Amino acid sequence: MSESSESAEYEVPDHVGNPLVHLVRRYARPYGARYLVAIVGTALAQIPQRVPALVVGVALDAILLSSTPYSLPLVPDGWIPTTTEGQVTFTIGLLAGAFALDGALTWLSGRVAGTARLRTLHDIRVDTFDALVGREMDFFDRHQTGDVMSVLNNDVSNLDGFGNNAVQGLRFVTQIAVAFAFMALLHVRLAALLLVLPVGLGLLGRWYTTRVEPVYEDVRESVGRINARLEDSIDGIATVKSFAREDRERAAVASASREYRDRNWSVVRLRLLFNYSSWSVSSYSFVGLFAIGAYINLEGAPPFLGHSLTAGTLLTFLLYSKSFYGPIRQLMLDVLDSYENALASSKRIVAVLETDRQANETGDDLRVTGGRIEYDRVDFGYESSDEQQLSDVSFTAEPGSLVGIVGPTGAGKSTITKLLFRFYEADAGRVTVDGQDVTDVSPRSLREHLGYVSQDPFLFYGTIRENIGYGVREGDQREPSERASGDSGAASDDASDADVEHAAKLAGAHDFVTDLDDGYDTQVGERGESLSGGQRQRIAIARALLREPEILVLDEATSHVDNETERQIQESIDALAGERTTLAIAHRLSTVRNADTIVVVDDGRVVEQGSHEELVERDGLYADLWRVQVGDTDAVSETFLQRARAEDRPSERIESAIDGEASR
Ligand SMILES: Nc1ncnc2c1ncn2[C@@H]1O[C@H](COP(=O)(O)OP(=O)(O)OP(=O)(O)O)[C@@H](O)[C@H]1O
Repeated sequence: MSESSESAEYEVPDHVGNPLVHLVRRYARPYGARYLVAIVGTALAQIPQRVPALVVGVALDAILLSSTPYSLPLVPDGWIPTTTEGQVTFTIGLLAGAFALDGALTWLSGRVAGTARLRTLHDIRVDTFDALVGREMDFFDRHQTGDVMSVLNNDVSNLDGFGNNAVQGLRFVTQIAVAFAFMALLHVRLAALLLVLPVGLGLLGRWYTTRVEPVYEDVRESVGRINARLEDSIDGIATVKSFAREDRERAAVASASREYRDRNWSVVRLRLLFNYSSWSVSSYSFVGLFAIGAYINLEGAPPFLGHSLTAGTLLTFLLYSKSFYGPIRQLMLDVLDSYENALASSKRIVAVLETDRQANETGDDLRVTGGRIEYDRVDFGYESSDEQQLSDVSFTAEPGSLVGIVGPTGAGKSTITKLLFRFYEADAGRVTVDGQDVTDVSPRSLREHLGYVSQDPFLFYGTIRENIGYGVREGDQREPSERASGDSGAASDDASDADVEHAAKLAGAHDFVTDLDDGYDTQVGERGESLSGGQRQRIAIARALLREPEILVLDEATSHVDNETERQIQESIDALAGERTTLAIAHRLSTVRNADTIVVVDDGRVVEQGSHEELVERDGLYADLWRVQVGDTDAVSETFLQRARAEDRPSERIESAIDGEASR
């Protein structure tokens, strides 16, 4: 995958504007009431939080220094006791009451904000997954799994981090506002003088964010790359080990990790610089405030600062300044930092959410009457490839017939079947099922009628029963009540045990499954590694048969099985073929020898078609392929041999044909 295609893929559409705001609007709105309670609760909690510093200052002046009468802003003097004991009790009551109220409001808003945040993220994660699986196959051709996974994991987690910090940020903003209001009540001019500092810190913060934003985007990109790298190495672990290339993988992971480290280091350096400068501003301003306050207290205020300052008020100012500068710095550092990080992540999430996805539901429902498949002058080229993979492909599979598709490696056989599933759409020509163009029907209804077994079948982590049951059509799923009282405790969520076993028998899987200790409840590894290739293939065939598709596509479904199993599967397929149209891609020509029609594909074109006998008689490419497979290498044509010589790695049999030709 090229760098440019990767970044282009995560581009935010123009109409979106700020992607983070877009996500908040779309996903936080349903929980608006909760967020409102959280915001109001957090804001209100700041009032009792600021009370202790104010009360302590007043009590210091009035009770301990006896320098001024006990008087609190906004509290009528009539409420304040006149005796010293009464004032001490009043002070204790105010402090305890303020802490209790603060605790209750903070707990309430934290709880409400927490549930709202988690629900919002859950919705984003599920929708992003939904959008990802709905993407065209092209998207998955261009992206590595690890990179795609990092959108779901890291990017959504970054939003979570920001959600957390946003609540903190709100707390900081109200904390600063309330501290200011209280300071203004005590000494408005000194409070105004202190405003210079948040403005300075704000400018510093702005500088920081403009610097750090592009670096965060780089970091996000390298997270995607490192995930893709790790996924690749672990996924291909058997290949890594069999080639003893652990060192190469280590080097590749180390290189991706180094890139991540270096880019992250740029963030750390910027953070440190900002942290240190903002810390200096706030710390030295604390010293400055003490100096100014002490001067006013001792010498009296200069005219521009208005009235003087008591020791208690200076103490209150110093305590507030701590709850004032600290949050400003943290607001700039943590909140803006996580904002920048979340902004970079939200770009990728929104790009996934907002770009066109294949609409599974739109289009007519496919109505299968017999299962006649027709390819009519189909041209096709993959988006990521400069070449055309199929040219003028035409053939017909009559209802209930078995059509074999054969041809050299890379000829375009699998590509032909992918167009039937509408994984990709033809550039020209039509693929129809019972006269309906596959591009006119909804992909979901199309695929409901198709069964597919790939060359390398994927088994999901779970039991054999679950893996076979996965094939059930959506409308045929058992009712939840049936599942709860399921015939066996480990029954598949999707299909009845009887259906699973029936499909397994048809696929020739039942015998080996019942020989396993846990039978149908045997767990298969993440990629079904605990089973042999042939066993996996038979489970995949059972899965495809379970949905009783009207059309079955077998992409070299018998490539991993031994002759005896192939014969068994062959019998099932032959038996089933009368009921359903089957397209079978085969390298082993014996598999499709009995097919009604064999379509021979070469370099993206249909070069021959007919029955086995007709094609052998015709003495073209199929006849040569057949001769090579049955070991009749002497009879292989000169054209075929010339072509095989030009290939990089002809098969052993073709080599022997070439050798035979040399000695002739
Ligand atoms: N997703 C893709 N993107 C780009 N090119 C592709 C893609 N899939 C296949 N191709 C190319 O299309 C051509 C046909 O591939 P296809 O898999 O259809 O061949 P095949 O006949 O099924 O081969 P084989 O017998 O080896 O499975 C090949 O040149 C292949 O490299």
